[in-house]
Amino acid sequence: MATFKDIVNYYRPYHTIAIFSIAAASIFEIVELVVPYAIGQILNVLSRQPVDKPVESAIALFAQVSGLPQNQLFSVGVLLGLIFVATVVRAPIQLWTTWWFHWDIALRSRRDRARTTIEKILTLPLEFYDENNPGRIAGRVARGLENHTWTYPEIAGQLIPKLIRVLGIFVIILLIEWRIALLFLVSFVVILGISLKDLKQLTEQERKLDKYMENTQSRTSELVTNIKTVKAFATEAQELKRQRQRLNREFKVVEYRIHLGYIKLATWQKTIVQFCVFVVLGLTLTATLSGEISLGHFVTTLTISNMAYAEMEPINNLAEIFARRYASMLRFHELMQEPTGSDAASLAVSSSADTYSFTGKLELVNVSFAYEPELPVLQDINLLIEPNQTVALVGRSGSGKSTLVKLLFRYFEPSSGQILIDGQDIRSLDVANYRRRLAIVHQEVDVFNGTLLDNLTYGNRQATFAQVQEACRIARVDEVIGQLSDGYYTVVGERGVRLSGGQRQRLGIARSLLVNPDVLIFDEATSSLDYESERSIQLAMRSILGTRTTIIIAHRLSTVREADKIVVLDRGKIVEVGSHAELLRHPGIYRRLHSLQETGELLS
Ligand SMILES: Nc1ncnc2c1ncn2[C@@H]1O[C@H](COP(=O)(O)OP(=O)(O)OP(=O)(O)O)[C@@H](O)[C@H]1O
Repeated sequence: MATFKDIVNYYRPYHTIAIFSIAAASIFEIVELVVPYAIGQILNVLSRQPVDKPVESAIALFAQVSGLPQNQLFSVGVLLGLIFVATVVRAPIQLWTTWWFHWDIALRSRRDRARTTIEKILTLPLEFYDENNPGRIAGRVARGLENHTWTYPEIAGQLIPKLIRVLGIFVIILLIEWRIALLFLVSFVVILGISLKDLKQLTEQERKLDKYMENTQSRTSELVTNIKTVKAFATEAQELKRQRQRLNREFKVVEYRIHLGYIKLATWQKTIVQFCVFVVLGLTLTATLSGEISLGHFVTTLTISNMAYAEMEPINNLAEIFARRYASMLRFHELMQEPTGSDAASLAVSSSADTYSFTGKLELVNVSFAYEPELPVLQDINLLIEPNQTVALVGRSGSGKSTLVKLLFRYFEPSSGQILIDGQDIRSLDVANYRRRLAIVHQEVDVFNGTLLDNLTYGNRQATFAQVQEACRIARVDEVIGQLSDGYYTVVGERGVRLSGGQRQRLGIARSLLVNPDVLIFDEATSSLDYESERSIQLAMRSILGTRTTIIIAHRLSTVREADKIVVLDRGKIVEVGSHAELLRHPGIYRRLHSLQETGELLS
């Protein structure tokens, strides 16, 4: 659970400079108060009333140093000089010692935290991405970073210095007339007390709103990702209705709970403030008329107490803005506190000396696994895969084929049993270096925005052009390249040429070959590729088989036939193992699946 402390810690690395700039900003706020005070004193000089003792001593000192006569003109000149320093000289110094640093801290923290956010995104466990869609995550990160960035200069550069200024004003009034100071103190405590109480309640509503907004955003992002399905099922109107309901729910909270709450709060505050201003005017006038305070002090007290009450509005606005952002800032920290996945690879770039090299012998010993403890997905799997062997994993949908591959990649760890590569438990190996010796061609091959060449060398930027050409030849990507106007430099992905499913798969194969893996895993596409593409992929596969350990999650019998070993999984257990011919010889799941496919039905 994230707290206020996490928000403060966001800026922690810059705390020394933060203390300096906040202190400077506060001092300047106090220095500004010199102006109404000096004007009050000028008024006393002009009306020939006595000035305050410290002012009188300062004027006498200046007269002595300069050798000028200490008359009315000289006294006004000294006070004017004071005003000059407190305004004209102060302005540029204030900017460079405060605002520069407030934004500097905000922007530096943003850069640092954006980097830690990316680190977090790269190391969160895969399950997190199964449960949270990209829109939700991106929205939470963007709102969190943005709100932290804007909040810092407002709090450090405005809210805190303004509160200190109000304190300074209180001290000055106290020195002039304690009764007015008392009224001032009581009114501020009352106003701030009410504000804090109400803001606390409003923050709760903001939290609710932030959650609602995240849900809406998440659904919008899903609509973008799944737009083909939405269009195909013609559910646009339904989706629109659903989103409209969500937006209305958000509106109700924001309008009738939050906005109304803030307006009620402001109404209270403004009325109290105006009442207090009026009472201060009455009290100061009475004190002046009875001769208790001078004309100069009357002007000073009235001006600075008006200044203080005028600060109430920005102070409240800032507190309100903070309250509005508070929830999304906390939600950002909740994301940052998500535990890193046990499958997370090190983010340090390893040198080539760290790389492993395996023969590709894999052994699964009594491996069991469950996503949810009560629902076993793999049970007691024992399997030996010799170097350069081709093993096909076959079984109904949900039988655990992909899960087995996830365990091989160490995305998850077996609940019991061991997976060994060349006799070493994969848990004892550095996860990133181990994974670099494996490669997988997914059913849906991801294409990054960039040139085809960038995509091909994604796993191995050091690959030479000759190696790229060779991999493309084996994976039959050269046929694709021949059809593209810019060849290897054709831009593909989001802003480029769209590749077909078959072309993507071949790109995926070439990309995997370029890392020269010891174990290649191929998740055959179930989608009905056209005959040409399917044939190309099969030819590509055929030229790879036997060159390294290959595991195929097979959906087509044609590929399965070529495998040295076929492993049939059923409900998380290995039920049959053998070659195509062996398995066909006796009745079992494989023979049944085979006959189903022969009659035109899919294998899985
Ligand atoms: N992240 C997950 N969390 C919880 N359960 C999961 C998760 N992924 C898969 N499962 C469950 O594990 C079981 C095995 O799924 P798996 O994807 O390994 O099967 P599969 O044989 O590869 O299926 P298919 O051929 O359809 O891809 C299924 O019951 C599935 O619902």
